[in-house]
Amino acid sequence: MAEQVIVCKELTKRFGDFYAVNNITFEVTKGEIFGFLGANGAGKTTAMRILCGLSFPTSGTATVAGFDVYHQQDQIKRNIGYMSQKFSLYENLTVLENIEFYGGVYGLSRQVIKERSNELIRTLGLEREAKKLVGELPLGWKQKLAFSVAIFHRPQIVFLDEPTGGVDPVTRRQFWDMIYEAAATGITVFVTTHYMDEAEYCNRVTIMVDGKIEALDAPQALKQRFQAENMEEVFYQLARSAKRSSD
Ligand SMILES: Nc1ncnc2c1ncn2[C@@H]1O[C@H](COP(=O)(O)OP(=O)(O)OP(=O)(O)O)[C@@H](O)[C@H]1O
Repeated sequence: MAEQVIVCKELTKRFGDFYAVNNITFEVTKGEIFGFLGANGAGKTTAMRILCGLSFPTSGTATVAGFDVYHQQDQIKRNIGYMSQKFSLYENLTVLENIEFYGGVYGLSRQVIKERSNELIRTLGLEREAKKLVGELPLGWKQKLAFSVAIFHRPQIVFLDEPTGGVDPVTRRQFWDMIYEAAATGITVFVTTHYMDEAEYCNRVTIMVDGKIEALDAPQALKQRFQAENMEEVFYQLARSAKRSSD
């Protein structure tokens, strides 16, 4: 049977009497690319913070890489990678320094850091930029580097929070090639995005509306069920009834 690396049952997060995440249940399989979609305010970030061991749920259960979100937050953090549009690399450190810094944070030995950083710089074709400040790189390159750094310690799962915001479709496509490569090595990818072309690239997609999961399936199956030509239409059909918005 396929190994489930995220198991979430009736997970709920309440702020006062407001249900930011309302009773969500799902499982993610090892090596899967799992898209986590929803309009602004749907509860994606809140749920993701719980799964990353950064916040406690109000009720329900969840395990990530086999560790419990209530009692094993430290173990969760050691077994995952995380990348967001907002927090990723240090702009005033060089490419190499960033890689070395994160390798150290994740407890890799100097020898391993050295070997893997040389390999990474070669794979990314960043030999000439290795000693440049990250702040000088184009956004698309920063994102690719941030992703590589997030999986540098070979985590079981990588969480990507709107990783490709602000770049063009071609650069996004290149970024997704890297996601596929990581997934092929067995890393599970949990990704939030606002781009519906990216939703099509996921193995399965869940769509949250006002704290609840309204749909969860492969993009093709969702398109069939909603008689939609693309994920944009599926998303629109589900999200148009949302009461929350991004105000
Ligand atoms: N600490 C908090 N206290 C009170 N309400 C909160 C808190 N954190 C989030 N919320 C509310 O919970 C809801 C869900 O927010 P969340 O950030 O999880 O949504 P999201 O789906 O990630 O949206 P976005 O795409 O805009 O990031 C929002 O209405 C938000 O205002």
